[in-house]
Amino acid sequence: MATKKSVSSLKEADLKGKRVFVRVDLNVPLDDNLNITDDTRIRAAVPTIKYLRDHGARVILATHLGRPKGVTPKYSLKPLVPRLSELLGIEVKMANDCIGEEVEKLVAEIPEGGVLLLENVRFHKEEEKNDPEFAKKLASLADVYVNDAFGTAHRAHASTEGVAKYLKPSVAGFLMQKELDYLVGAVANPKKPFAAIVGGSKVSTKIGVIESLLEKVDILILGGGMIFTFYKAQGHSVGSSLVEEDKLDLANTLMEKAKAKGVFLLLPTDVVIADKFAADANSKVVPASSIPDGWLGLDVGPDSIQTFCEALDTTKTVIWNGPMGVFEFEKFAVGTEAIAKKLAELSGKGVTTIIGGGDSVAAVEKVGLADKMSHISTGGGASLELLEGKQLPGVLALDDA
Ligand SMILES: Nc1ncnc2c1ncn2[C@@H]1O[C@H](COP(=O)(O)OP(=O)(O)O)[C@@H](O)[C@H]1O
Ligand SMILES: O=C(OP(=O)(O)O)[C@H](O)COP(=O)(O)O
Repeated sequence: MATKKSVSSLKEADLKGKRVFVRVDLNVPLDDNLNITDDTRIRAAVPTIKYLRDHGARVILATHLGRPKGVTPKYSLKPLVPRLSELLGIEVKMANDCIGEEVEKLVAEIPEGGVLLLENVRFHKEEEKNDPEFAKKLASLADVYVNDAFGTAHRAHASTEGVAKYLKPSVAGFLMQKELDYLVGAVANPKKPFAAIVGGSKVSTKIGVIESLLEKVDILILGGGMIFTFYKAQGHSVGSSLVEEDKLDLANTLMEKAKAKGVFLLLPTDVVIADKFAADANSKVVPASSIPDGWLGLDVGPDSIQTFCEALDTTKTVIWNGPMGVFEFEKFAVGTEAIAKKLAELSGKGVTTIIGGGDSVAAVEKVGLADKMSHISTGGGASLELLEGKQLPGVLALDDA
């Protein structure tokens, strides 16, 4: 696995009284009323924060939430404060920005063991541009940099990569370390047959990753929103389903490549379609090749679930990223829940099951099967990039061990 072999750990840093800038990934799903629907990422961030508090550090937490373009109230981190405070057992303070005078003042007031949460770093466009001046401003807030945001380690942004250039020491948090140890370890030499299940809606991100997975896996199962790009590439009508027109050629190439490499590529043969994108939509099951105009595919059908489960029965390692359908709507959660149950059953039989991605993890949590899986990763894109053998910028930027 071509990622940095070992990064400097939190345990090596001098923390007493130090201001520690901790990049966490608290990009959790929120419902329309801004309630947290899955707090996995918040809970996963707790061990590092607790360790820092126990060692007398002054903790500054930074994260993004969603993909806001500028300051957007619905992406404020305010709804996260109560849960974070509850999990840490202290009152977490929050700043209205992540840089500037007011933030500097609040940082100066953090007591030893105290925690200050900065506002969404993506409210500044400089974050995603990895602007050096912005990174310097973030760095100037602290004495030590800890990156525990595994879920965002594949982004070379100011708070995940740039800041490490200006703030030393720069070390990995416990979550980052655990994810790297597990994912690199488990997939460098997977027990075979090795299957990947890829779904979800981030088509443009994932379709490229599939190409690399074809080099490693024996079985590749596709579901979720991305399948319609493949169907369209095959000349099927897809109604109003999600399609990325500029990825049609790539979809065809991938199907040919799978054939040439002897990878068993499974696309759903039937889909659950809806007359609108809503929980109360009318729905029916149709063959994947006959989606009528005006309808959109929102889940995989029963025949596909059966075929997928039979294929999974033959495996020894399975990695799953992205739900099979719009699982947030009960009617279209069947495929995702069936896969979750299958993987839980396989884990009990000694198969290594790795789940990655905010929404896939949320789906597994929803059916209460998270503790049955071998490893639940807090990063979807990040875990896939690791699988691809890519270097993660957020890891590369940290000090060597
Ligand atoms: N057929 C589909 N059409 C539209 N959206 C879909 C479809 N299937 C799944 N999704 C959506 O994909 C989203 C998750 O995608 P993604 O972010 O790529 O997954 P993850 O977070 O697990 O990596 C979910 O909100 C789900 O509703
Ligand atoms: O949710 C995330 O990614 P994931 O859905 O691939 O797990 C991370 O927080 C990164 O978010 P981004 O894909 O907006 O950079």
